[in-house]
Amino acid sequence: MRPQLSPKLPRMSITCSSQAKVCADLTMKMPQVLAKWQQKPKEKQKWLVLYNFPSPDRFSTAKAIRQACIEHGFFYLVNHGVDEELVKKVFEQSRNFFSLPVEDKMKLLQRNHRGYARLYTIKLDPNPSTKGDAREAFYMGPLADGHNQWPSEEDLPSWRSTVETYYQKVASVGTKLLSLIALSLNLDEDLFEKLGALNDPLAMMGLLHYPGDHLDSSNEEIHGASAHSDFGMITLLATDDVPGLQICREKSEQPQVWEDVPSLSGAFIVNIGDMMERWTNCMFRSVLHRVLPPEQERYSVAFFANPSTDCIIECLESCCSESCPPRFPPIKYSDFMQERLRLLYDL
Ligand SMILES: O=C(O)CCC(=O)C(=O)O
Ligand SMILES: [Fe+2]
Repeated sequence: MRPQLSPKLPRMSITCSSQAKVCADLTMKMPQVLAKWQQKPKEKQKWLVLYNFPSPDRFSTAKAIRQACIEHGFFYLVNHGVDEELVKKVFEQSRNFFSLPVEDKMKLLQRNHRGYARLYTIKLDPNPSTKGDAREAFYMGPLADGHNQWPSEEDLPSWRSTVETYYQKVASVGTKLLSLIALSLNLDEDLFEKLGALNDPLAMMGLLHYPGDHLDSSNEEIHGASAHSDFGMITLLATDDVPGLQICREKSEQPQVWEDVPSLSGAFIVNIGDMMERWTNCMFRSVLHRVLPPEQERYSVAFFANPSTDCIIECLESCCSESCPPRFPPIKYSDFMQERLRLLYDL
């Protein structure tokens, strides 16, 4: 039997104020970033910018995260501790990789979902009417499991070490964030360790390149990344400030309304994935998002903090009650993941 991917029950209504606010007491910590942010039109400031991370006041940070995850499923993380230089180097290395002759990239063609994915060969939207996504990608996973593929040191010196260091640093930010998410659910900070999600996590990272110059000869709708939700716990995304990312808060509403997610220099854009949505019984939202085909070339790096493959995802006790029963049956992450991966490549 196929795993059940979407809830059968109607969407639970969530009581919360409709507008998340940018944290009010914007201290001196990130003056330039925040000053720039405040120049944006008011409607673009409604997301949470988590600037005090990690913070001595974990409970107020957790409260802010809770509100953002309920209302938007997306927030920005600044002061995340991943060195700006390292982020710059990863983007440089990403550009170096995608600039290689296609024959060289093809030597690293995906095996086991690791390595190079050519333009149009993945489609994030399982809807049969959409075309493959206009982006190329390089995917890697856990550093020690032996499945990753790497360009040669000769072709791209220091490539592997830069990308691996970045993976490790972002993974550790993700783990810290998960303990705050656990707190935000009124549960123990080590909740996700206790649930086995972090025993052997299948965290994946994608270096993504949207060429920006593809020609649409057919009249088909083409996306850089077609509409999808991420299937893990949380995603930490770094972008190069070229716009294109959009979210749709209500996937079932027609016509769908898409809002831009403006870039915030130096910040990770964090979003909730399907596993977190299931754990929280849809209280935290795994929001539909997409990337428009950019007019100009665009690079991003997405870190998908996924649980261990044998982790069973089951509604958390603080997220259900007699009047609000679990909306999904328990599911093993590997079963869920296999089905979603099958749909990604089913062109
Ligand atoms: O490139 C981006 O901005 C978003 C990518 C994304 O959503 C994904 O790969 O899951
Ligand atoms: Fe995504």
